[in-house]
Amino acid sequence: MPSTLVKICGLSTAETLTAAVRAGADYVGLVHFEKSPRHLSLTEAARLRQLVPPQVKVVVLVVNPSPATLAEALREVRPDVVQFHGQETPEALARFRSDTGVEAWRAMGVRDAESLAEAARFHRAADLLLFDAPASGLPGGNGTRFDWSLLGAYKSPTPWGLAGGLTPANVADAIRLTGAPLVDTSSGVESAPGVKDVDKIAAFCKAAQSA
Ligand SMILES: O=C(O)c1ccccc1NCC(=O)[C@H](O)[C@H](O)COP(=O)(O)O
Repeated sequence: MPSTLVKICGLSTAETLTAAVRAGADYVGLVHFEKSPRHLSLTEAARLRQLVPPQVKVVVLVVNPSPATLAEALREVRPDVVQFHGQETPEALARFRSDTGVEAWRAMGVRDAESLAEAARFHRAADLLLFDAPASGLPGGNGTRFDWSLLGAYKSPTPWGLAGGLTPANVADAIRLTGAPLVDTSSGVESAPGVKDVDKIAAFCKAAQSA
């Protein structure tokens, strides 16, 4: 079975970004959302982007961005993926992909089995569905998990990933229970909101890669 892909999200310093790359992360996430403790201006995100080698993909996170912000993010940061965390519609995502050729991921808050049925609306519009806990304080990055057993028998024509409250201690169980092809963490590798911990990043990658 191929090993689970790993995304470390909400990186905001050169040291922690480099630690994620060194630990073998497949994706690194840069948050552009002013209310977040992990927010980066597009200039800061562009600077960090230059430290990422080609085998690691750069994901920029946005929440209901204006067309001008989205265009600027693509121009400045040149991400491989844009992860949408707001109320973006399937039509908007499909248009984004065909206009730009950049991958579009859609985060979906999972409350119950209905949430997975709702996600089906994005099957032809998104490159990947990221199942996360429902939004609480922030649209994402709250460190809370949902009932993973909802994904136990999940089959999807669209690639998908698991996020929400994943830590070095629980990620292996999460992978075993859900069969997630990709796992994503932010709060679980921090020492305080927005402060990434290089040892936790290494431990998370190791636990996910050996699950
Ligand atoms: O991290 C943020 O502050 C954030 C702000 C606005 C939208 C999304 C945000 N983060 C998303 C993620 O970091 C992850 O994709 C995911 O939600 C996992 O977060 P966590 O539960 O903290 O591991």
